[in-house]
Amino acid sequence: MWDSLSFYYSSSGPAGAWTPFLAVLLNLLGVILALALTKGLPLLFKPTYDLRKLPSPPVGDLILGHAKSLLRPDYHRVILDWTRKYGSIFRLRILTQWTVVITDPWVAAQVLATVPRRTHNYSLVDEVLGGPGKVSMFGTLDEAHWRNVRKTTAPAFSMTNVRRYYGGVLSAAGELLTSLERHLDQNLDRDRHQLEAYGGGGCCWVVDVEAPLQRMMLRATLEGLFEVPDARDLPGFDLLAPRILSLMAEANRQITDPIRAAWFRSPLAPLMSKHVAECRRATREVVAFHTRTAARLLARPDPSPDNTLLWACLHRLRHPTTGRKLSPTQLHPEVGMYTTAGFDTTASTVGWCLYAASLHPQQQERVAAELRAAGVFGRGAVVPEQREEEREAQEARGRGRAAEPSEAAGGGKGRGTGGAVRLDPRVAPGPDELARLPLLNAFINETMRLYPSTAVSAERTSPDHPVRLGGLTLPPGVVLWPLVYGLHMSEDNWEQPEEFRLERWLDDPHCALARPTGDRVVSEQQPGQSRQRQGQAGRVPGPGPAAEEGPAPRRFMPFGEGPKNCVGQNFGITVVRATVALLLSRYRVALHPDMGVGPAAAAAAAEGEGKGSGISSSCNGGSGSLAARTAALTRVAVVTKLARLRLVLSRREGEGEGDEA
Ligand code: HEM
Repeated sequence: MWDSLSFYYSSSGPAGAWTPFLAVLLNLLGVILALALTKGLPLLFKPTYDLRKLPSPPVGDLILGHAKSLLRPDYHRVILDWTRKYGSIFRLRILTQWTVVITDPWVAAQVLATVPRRTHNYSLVDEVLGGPGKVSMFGTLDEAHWRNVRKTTAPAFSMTNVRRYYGGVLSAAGELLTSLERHLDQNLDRDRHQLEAYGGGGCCWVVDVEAPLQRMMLRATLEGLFEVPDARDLPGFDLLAPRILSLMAEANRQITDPIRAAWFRSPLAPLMSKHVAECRRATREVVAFHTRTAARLLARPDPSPDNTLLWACLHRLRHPTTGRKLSPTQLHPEVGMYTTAGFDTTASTVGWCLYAASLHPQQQERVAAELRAAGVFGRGAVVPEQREEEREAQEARGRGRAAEPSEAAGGGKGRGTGGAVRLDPRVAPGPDELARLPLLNAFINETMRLYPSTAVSAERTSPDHPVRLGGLTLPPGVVLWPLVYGLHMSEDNWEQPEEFRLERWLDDPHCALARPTGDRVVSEQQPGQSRQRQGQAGRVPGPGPAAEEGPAPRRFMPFGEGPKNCVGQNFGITVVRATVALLLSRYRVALHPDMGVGPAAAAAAAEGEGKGSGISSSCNGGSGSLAARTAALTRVAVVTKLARLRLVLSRREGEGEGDEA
């Protein structure tokens, strides 16, 4: 046998000198054929269960599948358009991965209550931010890891604890106010020509508000949640938010581009790409910051058992298998995840609130009137930072360092220079008072419905066995995507969803809950079939009594739903309420013409509000529509935000001014 083998691999074989090459080639072909048979055939004959029964938009590209249509910054609008055409459950193919998009609140609630496994996208984000293998409870695919951290840290977000964290929020808000007021000093008289268009009185000024907001929220998270005395003193604090945001942007690109993700991880990438090298440096800096924070928390004395503040919960976190206390290096992914989750979502939500306030000046005035009437952030709430500044200077002299103000990303430290203000916690409204303001909360809810900062979050992967869903049996390994944006904007769930209407929340306190309508509708429309004909579409049985007896399904879920919903929502919504109330009580906000959604669009929107006519509801909404212009400004990502937010602020004369007495 050996002889015949060597014959076919030697130049004395049937093809002469080519024999060995041909033999190798034939072997290779054999391997490829074997692989095709073992891997490909099962794929072809894999049971698809009821997947094929779901409608699907036309595939944009043979290889990319529907991903091709989603390669745009506002892809949530494309999916919304499909929802309108193909119903509340339909399927997409992203490369080779089947994804089921769900905008039916009952089925979405069923998925989030019963399917725990997140997709790899979550761990990808964690690893870009924290380094290879460094995943937090957010990104882990290990349920024991998730359960351990969630169970230990969830008590940290009780309302009792949020009241404790609130002092840190007010300190950070004082710096935001200082930085905005400084813009007034610098920009006074600039852009005065805009006054008439914006209907403001007195002086107004232009401000790029995202960076100061992000900085404020980062401080609120570190000083509030982790009880760090003054985050501005931490080495690397000034660059932390920009570094995290640039890494998040990279992670977002990798989510849509697997080749980029693979390349990013290769050892050659930082040598050949300046961008990758910068990302690696940013990751090192961010990790070093979080590790120092973790070390600071762990260095504190053992907390008493009744202490459930976040630092204490993290302090008592143990390794899920060894049961040992964690080192700072082991704890940094969780600290980093809480830091990032805490500031980016809240900053973008406040940004969207200011955007909505600019588009809907009448509603903005209603909220401002409510705040004025309730005396929220009124007289005495804002005080000069003078005495504190002096005290800090003394302390700094004591520590032998100069208390010099440093201009930081997003507006400067605001200490040691004139005009710095702070909020007096004795006079500022507390979390409970803010929660009781109907118009403020209706305004925030309506903004989070129309512009959720987690528009595309909450993806899950179906388990290793087939899953029953909405009366259908789906194969294992399918991505189940309860799309928050679709739930919030579907005409099946909301009347005139594109309209900004506070009354939804004022008239009906339960309006976020889905109204049960019997069987769930799964459209079996063919492409191009209109929504109006959906009534004749195939009805499939609903999720069944078990699911309907479960947690109340919501058509409003900015904080997700089920066991993996937002653990920090009490803190998040409190921070958002406090910041929106502070800003709208003191300033009248409008969009700068650079935003491309100027007074004309705002006026059209206001007119729409008046007439109840609404804004165009098609995917792009027509070239001039507000929806289209908003979509053009939107960057859909792990945290969905505006590409930029440039505002014109004018003081509410006599409404907040003069408090700094
Ligand atoms: C307005 C602000 C916020 C919004 C809109 C928001 C939204 C969300 C959503 C939708 C999820 C669920 C994702 C999923 O289903 O996979 C989530 C998860 C999470 N959020 Fe938030 N969030 C906000 C603020 C915060 C804050 C302030 C913190 C804490 C500091 C936080 C910490 C977390 C964590 C740790 C998770 C993962 C929970 C788990 O895996 O069990 N979030 N958030």
